[in-house]
Formats: sequence, C-alpha cells, structure tokens
Amino acid sequence: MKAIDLLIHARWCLPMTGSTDIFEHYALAVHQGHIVALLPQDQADQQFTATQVHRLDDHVLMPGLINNHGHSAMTLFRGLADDLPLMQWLHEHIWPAEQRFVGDAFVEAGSALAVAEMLRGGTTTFSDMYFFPEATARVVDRTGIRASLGMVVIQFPTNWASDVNEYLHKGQALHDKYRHHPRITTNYAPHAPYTVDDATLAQIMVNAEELDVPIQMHIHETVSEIQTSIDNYGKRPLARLKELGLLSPRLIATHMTQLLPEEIADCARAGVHIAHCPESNMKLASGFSPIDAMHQAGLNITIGTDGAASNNDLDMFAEMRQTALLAKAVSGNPSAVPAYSALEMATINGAKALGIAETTGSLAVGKAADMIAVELTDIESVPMYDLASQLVYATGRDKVTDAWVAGKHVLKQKQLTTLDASKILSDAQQWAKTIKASS
Ligand SMILES: CSC[C@H]1O[C@@H](n2cnc3c(O)ncnc32)[C@H](O)[C@@H]1O
Ligand SMILES: [Zn+2]
Repeated sequence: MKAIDLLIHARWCLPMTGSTDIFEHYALAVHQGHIVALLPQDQADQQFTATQVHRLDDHVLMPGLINNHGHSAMTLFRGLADDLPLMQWLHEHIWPAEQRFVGDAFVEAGSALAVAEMLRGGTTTFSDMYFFPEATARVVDRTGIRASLGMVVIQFPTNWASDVNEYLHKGQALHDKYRHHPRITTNYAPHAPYTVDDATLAQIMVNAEELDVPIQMHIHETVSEIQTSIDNYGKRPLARLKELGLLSPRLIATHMTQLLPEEIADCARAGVHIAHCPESNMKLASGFSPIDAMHQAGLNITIGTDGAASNNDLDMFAEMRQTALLAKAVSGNPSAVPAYSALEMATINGAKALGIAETTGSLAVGKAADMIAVELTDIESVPMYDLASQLVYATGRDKVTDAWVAGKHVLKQKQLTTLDASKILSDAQQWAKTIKASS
C-alpha cells in the first residue's frame, strides 16, 4: 500500500483529458499537490492508504474552471454603471471612478471579493488585467487560488503608472518577483489597440518572447473600435496587429465580436487564442462573437467573465451556458459548441492559452490537483443521461460544493477555508459607502 495525502471517491469523474469518457465510481489519488492516479474505487482502496479520504457519492469531480479574462478588483464597481455602451461606460463612469479610488487597498479588497466569488463558483484559475497587480498577487498567494496576472500597459497616466516606461518597469518587477511562485504566472496586458501605440506594442512582443509569457488584449470588441482604427491608422485593428507581428500563439485576443472571414483565417493560421466573454459582450451590446466559425476554423476558444462591472458577476457556469447557447443562436447551427466543447473552453483550452496546460486544466496524472466537486443528484439535476449536457445546460454555480487547488482544500462543503468571508463583506461594504458618497 502506498501512503498518499488525499483520496477522493467520486460518483462520476470527468477528467477532460481528450475523450468524452466519463468514469463512474472512480477515485482520484493526490500526493504533494499532484494527481498520482485515477482508477476504479476498489483498485484505489487496494493500492493507497490516504491521510484524508473524501466520499463524493452524489458528485462529479472535474477540473476547476479557468476564467480566462477579467479585472478582479472591479468587483467593487459591480452595478456602478449599467446599461451603457462600452465607450460611454469607460469614459464617463469607469475611468473617472478608477482615477478616484483605485490604489493598493482598493485592489486588495476587490481581488479578495473576486477570489471568494470565483472559488465558490468553481473557478480555480483566473487571468487578470488590472492596476496594482501586486495587491492581487498577495491575495492569490494567501488564498491558494491560481492566477496569471497581467503586466498592464495603457497609454495614459493612471494611479498605477504615469507612462509606458513605468508600466513596463512595474510589469517586469511583478514578473521577477513571482517567476518561481507555484501558482502565479504573468502575462503582458496591453489594454487595447486604441490605447497602446505601435512602438509600445512592438516592444511588448519583444518582451513577451524574452519572458516567454502570453499577451492578452481587448481586440475587436465593438464596431466603434474598428471605425476609430480605420480613422486613425487607415486599417482595422487586427490588420495593424498583424503588421506588428502580434498575431501569434502568444496572443489571447479578448472579445473579438467584429470579424471578417479572412481575419478568422489569419488568427487560426497564426495560432491566436480567443477569450470569449459572452455576458459582457451582451451587456455592453458590443456584439456577438462568431464562436462557431472560429471553433470550426480550429482556433483555441477560451472563456472569461470580464470584470464584474460589465457582467455583473464572475460565474463561469453561466458563461459556459451562454457560450453554448449563443454559438447556436448566432450561427443558426444547433450543433455549434456542444456541451463537452463548452467544458473544454472553460478548462483545458484556458490552460493552453495561458501556457499552463502542463500544470492544470484537466485531471491527468502528473498535473496539479486543481479540481471541483459539483453535486448532481438534487431535483434540478435528475434525470441524468449525459454528464456534460447536465453541467452546461442545467447546472448553476450553486451546485459547486468543494474546490481544491494544488491539492489544497480551498472550498470545503461550500465554506471558504482560506478567506475570511465576513471581513471581505465588511471591506466591500466600506468601499461601497466611500464610492457612493462621492458619486
Ligand atoms: C489596463 S487595466 C484594464 C482596464 O480595462 C478596463 N476595462 C474593463 N472592461 C473593459 C472592456 O470590456 N473593454 C475595454 N476596457 C475594459 C478597466 O476599466 C481598466 O481601465
Ligand atoms: Zn476586459
């Protein structure tokens, strides 16, 4: 018998390792934060003796979800400015509010609120793009979640940095500080083609190659973005990015609602990843992303919530369902994005885009034990003919009961183990009071 840290017996196991196979009455063995075996329960009991054993007789055990685009601290702006188009929302409400309130303490409180919401909803990894990423990093470090943190660049002064050099310098410092961290990686995060100039984008590409990190950017989010680019540069943003050499497997193009067939082909040829944010795109009326066409072209589609100020939650189960439904509605093809594909987009595809697929995104032996348990025997979950269908079309985040990141039990029977929920709530209420008083 081999001594291990953790053995989880699950009614169902959905490893997301390539085939749609579902394992019934299997057990997952974890040692020193890594998955060491996935095998029938009777065999597991014969082979392993575990310090901790969990029985999930009503649950599916599956990889934790990967939220591939967001602005975690913006949870503190949830509901501050609704029902507006992107540019009016940014210029008249969000950027002024950021100028007033965003600093280290704001980002720490907002990130903690976001991490609490994400873990409760089954997200175990998130990709972030926001100011004061050191504050988010501290929250990630102490709460046990996994994250890829953006080295942001936006070509106007903010409370975080005054010019491109300072943004790049602070980004590099973040990367240097966390490059050996077991759960924190970094990415370059130039805000958008309309807020970053050519020379800076070219520099970011050079730096990204040197540091071997991804680049995430809001791209082709709205019709007006395309028109502004044509007015200022005489070309569409993607044509500009192509000339600058940014179309590559490093790029995670976020939103992508306005696309010509040749742009989809260009991105597919270049190996660009897509971060699809269906709820944010709908709420800001930015447009519909042609997900079926991109999926069929072979692009790696991932899913993100965007910030809670434009969503207004961080619910990856909702985003998976919206992804599958919208793809059908937009393409007129009911076979577009079947349930299993939506699950891939929210798990392994996200890990591939972030360059961490060797660590997370599926329940494969050797990977970190990043996983969630979802209860599937209650009124809303029966009968069950198809596990993937059930998870995408009929399950909400309220069914997530447990989450582990690198084997650490960060959500235990719906209770957060590494965050103080009452402090998070009182900090958020305090910030809301301050923000409300000066609006
Ligand atoms: C450079 S930090 C991120 C920056 O982006 C703003 N933002 C949030 N959501 C969106 C969106 O959908 N499109 C463009 N910009 C967005 C956020 O408020 C920060 O200023
Ligand atoms: Zn965004």
